[in-house]
Amino acid sequence: MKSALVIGTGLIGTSAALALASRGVLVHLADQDPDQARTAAVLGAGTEEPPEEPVDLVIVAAPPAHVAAALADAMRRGLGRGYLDVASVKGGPRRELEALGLDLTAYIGTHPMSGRERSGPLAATSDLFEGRPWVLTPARDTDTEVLNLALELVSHCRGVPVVMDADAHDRAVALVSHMPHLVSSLVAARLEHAEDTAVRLCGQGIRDVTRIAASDPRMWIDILSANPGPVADLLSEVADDLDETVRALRALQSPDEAKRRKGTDGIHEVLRRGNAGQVRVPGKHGSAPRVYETVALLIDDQPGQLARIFADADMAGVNIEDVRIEHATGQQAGLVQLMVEQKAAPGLSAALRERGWTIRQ
Ligand SMILES: NC(=O)c1ccc[n+]([C@@H]2O[C@H](COP(=O)([O-])OP(=O)(O)OC[C@H]3O[C@@H](n4cnc5c(N)ncnc54)[C@H](O)[C@@H]3O)[C@@H](O)[C@H]2O)c1
Ligand SMILES: O=C(O)C(=O)C[C@]1(C(=O)O)C=C[C@@H](O)C=C1
Repeated sequence: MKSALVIGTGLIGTSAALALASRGVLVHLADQDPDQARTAAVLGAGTEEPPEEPVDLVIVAAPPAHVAAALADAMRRGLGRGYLDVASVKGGPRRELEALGLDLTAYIGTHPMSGRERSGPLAATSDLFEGRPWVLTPARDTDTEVLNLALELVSHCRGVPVVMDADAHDRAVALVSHMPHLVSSLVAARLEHAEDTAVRLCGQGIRDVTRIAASDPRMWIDILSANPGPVADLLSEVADDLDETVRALRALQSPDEAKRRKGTDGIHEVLRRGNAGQVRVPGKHGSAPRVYETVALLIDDQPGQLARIFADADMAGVNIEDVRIEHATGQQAGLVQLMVEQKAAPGLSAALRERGWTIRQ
């Protein structure tokens, strides 16, 4: 990638621009608020000058409600070879673009699973995405070239690409991002009218639980409005757990010893389940990279090949953790390397071979 245009130079757009600029990519910066683009340029993220010719990749990093319109405008003006967005929800923006009747072969929806509770270019850092998952949601008709440009962006930002279906992504982030955000806000909300004498005692525990409650409500209204069903379902499960926890605590106040024992068991179960969930949270920034097995297959460079591979892997029940594509020079062929969990590799090779793919040993 030689050139890029970042539309929306806030926290995420400027962080990506800083990473690209530091790797020699010519980055053009645009924002509906020119002050934001100017600030990003001053920080060394690129130039405010508009591109004179189509850039390799247009990156839309505006709030979710503005993504489809910004992409549609950029596509109609032919500003790039490839287009992507980084919005925290993926199903809605794609459906909005489809409804506009645009050719989406040059578009891929993406989402870096990294951010901060602060907005704007001044909160940006070039290493924001290092070691963090960056979800790519190619569709059946996504051009291989565009997927490659997205992978190049993730690689320049030192993120870890994860390929997913857009709606599966939205259900997953409801669990690991959107519902936790609301729970954090609800915990922090208890402090709004609390006594100063209590608030003064805040230690690290509540700081950890409430950090993200400082985020911009306008952005989160956009995010939650685009994913309300899955978030409501999860929050309703949390509400049921809260009811049970309250019942267990009330039982602990009982003079009856048997009831108190039941209360202790109830609380123990809540804490045990918490431990069990917490150990499943993957190592964050800087954790050791996981070792994956590679399944390599040859493809001819036809539209839709990658989407079919992802669909076949999905049918085989295998999660693709990373993907790399090598093009054979001068030939309409390429080598796709799928990185998967070690134990899943033999089954995936067999399933893909059965579906007619040529597996390279
Ligand atoms: N904040 C996070 O933690 C995080 C993490 C991953 C992805 N995201 C996604 O990244 C996107 C940007 O989020 P952010 O945190 O950088 O927000 P931000 O508020 O820091 O920046 C958004 C920028 O977009 C600009 N903008 C708004 N509408 C625009 C339009 N129509 N055209 C051009 N520019 C426009 C704003 O002026 C602002 O500068 C959102 O879609 C968000 O869902 C956010
Ligand atoms: O670390 C934070 O501040 C974040 O909340 C980042 C976070 C997340 O929930 O993990 C928030 C929203 C984005 O869509 C992606 C990442």
